[in-house]
Amino acid sequence: MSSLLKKVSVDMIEIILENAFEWLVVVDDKGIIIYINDNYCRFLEVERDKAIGSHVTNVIENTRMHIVAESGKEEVADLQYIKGNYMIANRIPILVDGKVIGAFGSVIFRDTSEWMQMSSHVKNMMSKIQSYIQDINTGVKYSLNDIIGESPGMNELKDKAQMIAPSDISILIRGESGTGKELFAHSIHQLSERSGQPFIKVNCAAIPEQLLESELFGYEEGAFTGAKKGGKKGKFQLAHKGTLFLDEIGDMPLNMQAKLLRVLQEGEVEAVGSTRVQNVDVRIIAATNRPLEKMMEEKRFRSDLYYRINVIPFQIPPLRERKDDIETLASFFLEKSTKSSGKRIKDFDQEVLRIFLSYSWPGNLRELENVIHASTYLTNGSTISLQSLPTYMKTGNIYGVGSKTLKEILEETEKSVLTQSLQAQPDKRKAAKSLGISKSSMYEKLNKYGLL
Ligand SMILES: Nc1ncnc2c1ncn2[C@@H]1O[C@H](COP(=O)(O)OP(=O)(O)OP(=O)(O)O)[C@@H](O)[C@H]1O
Repeated sequence: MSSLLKKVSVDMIEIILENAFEWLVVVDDKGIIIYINDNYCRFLEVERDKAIGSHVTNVIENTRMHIVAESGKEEVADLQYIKGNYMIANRIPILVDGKVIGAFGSVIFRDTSEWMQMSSHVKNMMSKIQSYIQDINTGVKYSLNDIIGESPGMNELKDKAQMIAPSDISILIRGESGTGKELFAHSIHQLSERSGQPFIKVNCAAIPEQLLESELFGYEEGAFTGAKKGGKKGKFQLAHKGTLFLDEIGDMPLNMQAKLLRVLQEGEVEAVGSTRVQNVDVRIIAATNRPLEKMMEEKRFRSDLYYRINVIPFQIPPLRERKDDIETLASFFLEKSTKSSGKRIKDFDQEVLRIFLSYSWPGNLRELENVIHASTYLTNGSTISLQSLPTYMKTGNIYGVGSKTLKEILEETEKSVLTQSLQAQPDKRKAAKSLGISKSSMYEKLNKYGLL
């Protein structure tokens, strides 16, 4: 070590020490300062000439440098309170021939907030990098484990996904909006031999018709006004050896359907403005909630494309047809939402679960997730109650035929209306007036339902 330093002049060492990011101090075995850098002196508001030669305890608040110079035991990342700030200090003994001859200390982060900032900055960067690495590598975000639901229909679909994943067969996933079509597409890719290769999604409904071709097949430099320098790869080229997920394929314009079919049949793509063909090896998973059969009759969807992509049909049932899953899904979304909102809500009131079971869920799981998420923000208690549900869910037909007598339904409705009215207007006289009933009738009903 010393032989190495011989090549470095004293002037250079001084420049390094004076410009180091850390604040530095060196003491001898008695705790007398023999070196301290100028930045540290400025912070401590001491003159360097006076500091050098003084005992370290007279210059630096709460220091333990003299203790380390005596004990020979290093102290790393210790919190030290100096001039109104907690700082992070390292104290290292200096040993020569096994004997402690002093110690040197450094303050790395001048206050804990600087350290916290740097630490959270690093953590933040790491999590971003991780998600980019995942996206760049495969683009896959979900696996079968993320698909919640143990109803017979869902278990059957999960088994089917496992069976068909290893092959290269095209799959057409059908189901209403929000049923989890994309989740299954990711999972099938993740279970396939192509899982290490890209998973590329194209939303056929979201891309304007005139851009869809270049989006799918790419373009050459100068192919059209506004084309990027160097051209651009298409989704097919990006998905080479992997999976291309054609979401909302029922919304693809007819002329594009013809071009897509040609690529699928020939395994070759031609970028816009190019005369060169490129081979592509891509597995297709398509999804739609459109009635393709009816669209074929109306000549809005090509039947040859339909038969090419619909090799294995995969139909996800709407939420109202898998009621067995609703409670599990609701708990899952509640946990997810409480985690992100920081609220401590543990459960749902029974009447809320009853509404969940009888509601028709036109928006399926996406709607269930959104309703629960909004409810967690509207709830102050420890359970999600009726009040936090959107009105449209409470006013619909929530009673299955035959489950209750008309009298029971009317009474439940009356009780719920009275409870809500009193919450909005605690003055019973005014509440009675707004409901169009007399004060005595109001009291009679409140008494009947135990609301007094
Ligand atoms: N079985 C499930 N378990 C957990 N979350 C689910 C499940 N199914 C769907 N979701 C969630 O519901 C939302 C909608 O799912 P997804 O986007 O896969 O539906 P989709 O059928 O592709 O909808 P769209 O047709 O509108 O594109 C997502 O937030 C997804 O995470």
